[in-house]
Amino acid sequence: MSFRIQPAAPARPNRCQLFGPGSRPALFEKMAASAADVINLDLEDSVAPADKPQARKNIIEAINTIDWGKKYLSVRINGLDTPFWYRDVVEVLEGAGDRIDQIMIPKVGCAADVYAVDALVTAIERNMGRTKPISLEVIIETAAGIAHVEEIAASSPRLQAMSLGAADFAASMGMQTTGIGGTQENYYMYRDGAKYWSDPWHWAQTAIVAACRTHGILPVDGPFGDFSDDEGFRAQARRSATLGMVGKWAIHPKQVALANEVFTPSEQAVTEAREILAAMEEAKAAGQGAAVYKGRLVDIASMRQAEVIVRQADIIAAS
Ligand SMILES: CC(C)(COP(=O)(O)OP(=O)(O)OC[C@H]1O[C@@H](n2cnc3c(N)ncnc32)[C@H](O)[C@@H]1OP(=O)(O)O)[C@@H](O)C(=O)NCCC(=O)NCCSC(=O)C[C@H](O)C(=O)O
Ligand SMILES: [Mg+2]
Repeated sequence: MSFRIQPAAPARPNRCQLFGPGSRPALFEKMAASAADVINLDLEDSVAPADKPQARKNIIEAINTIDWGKKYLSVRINGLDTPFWYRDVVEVLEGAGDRIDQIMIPKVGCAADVYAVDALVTAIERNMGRTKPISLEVIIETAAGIAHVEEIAASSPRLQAMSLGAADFAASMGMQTTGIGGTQENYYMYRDGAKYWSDPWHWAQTAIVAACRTHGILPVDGPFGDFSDDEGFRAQARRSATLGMVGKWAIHPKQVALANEVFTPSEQAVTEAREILAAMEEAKAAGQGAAVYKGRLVDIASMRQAEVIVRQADIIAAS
């Protein structure tokens, strides 16, 4: 037990991050009209190298002209191993005015990667006289990223969120699959003639959640590639939510409602959580540290569990 109090993650809804390529401006109005909490305008892997300069222009124009409502507006830059990233940061931040909220950095491998972007962002902010600080989100999607996940989570006060990028992660780890998230056909236990599928993403997700929770950052599950498979998406998202992640990417608009459904605590869960808190207040008033709720033990730790659900519901209700 540490004497340090675990910092709270930013109090903003992050149930769904909808992605769209910067090279497909026809999608931007539709993204703005969606029910996603976060919009990720992409300059990285969904944009061909020759299209990057035009994609930057498209994104700047869209940020300045479209009504994004209350959406958290993020731009994914190119990785630090490319010649594109610094122009992404400079052009977008100098051109996009105050409406942009966040820069997302892909393929982060160590704390110094975040430091480099932070330094550039800071210089631009000062030069522009910008008063609203830009936040950062990183994607953990390489072997180095997961190996250094804790130092990355601690790397910058600008850091608000961290996502798992299943596709690049699988590639970097040398995983024998082309599936993006979800059940992998060959990852199973075998007993008495039956296969039992397991979850190859589980350990990376828990490492990300632990690093994020230690440093007050939002842990987010990344893409689920098969957008025809609603139940597969739901199953992946429910596992992520159960592990402590707050949301998931949508790479197609039909995934937005699914993510919102899973990462919004159900009415029943919120009612139960409030009842547990009430039962414990009664117990405390009677000088007891434990109580029975619906035939099961609840104690002070149950209050903390219940508070997680109530806080999530309150953040969503306030948004
Ligand atoms: C996946 C897509 C290429 C599919 O596009 P499309 O063929 O146009 O889809 P549909 O015809 O089914 O579209 C139906 C309607 O929805 C609109 N649409 C499509 N995509 C979006 C979107 N992203 N946001 C809003 N609206 C969208 C279409 O215009 C249709 O509208 P209408 O005609 O009015 O009915 C495409 O969805 C797409 O490009 N998705 C995003 C891809 C992307 O950004 N990828 C990067 C993130 S994932 C990644 O990088 C991997 C990660 O880093 C890792 O390593 O794991
Ligand atoms: Mg990736």
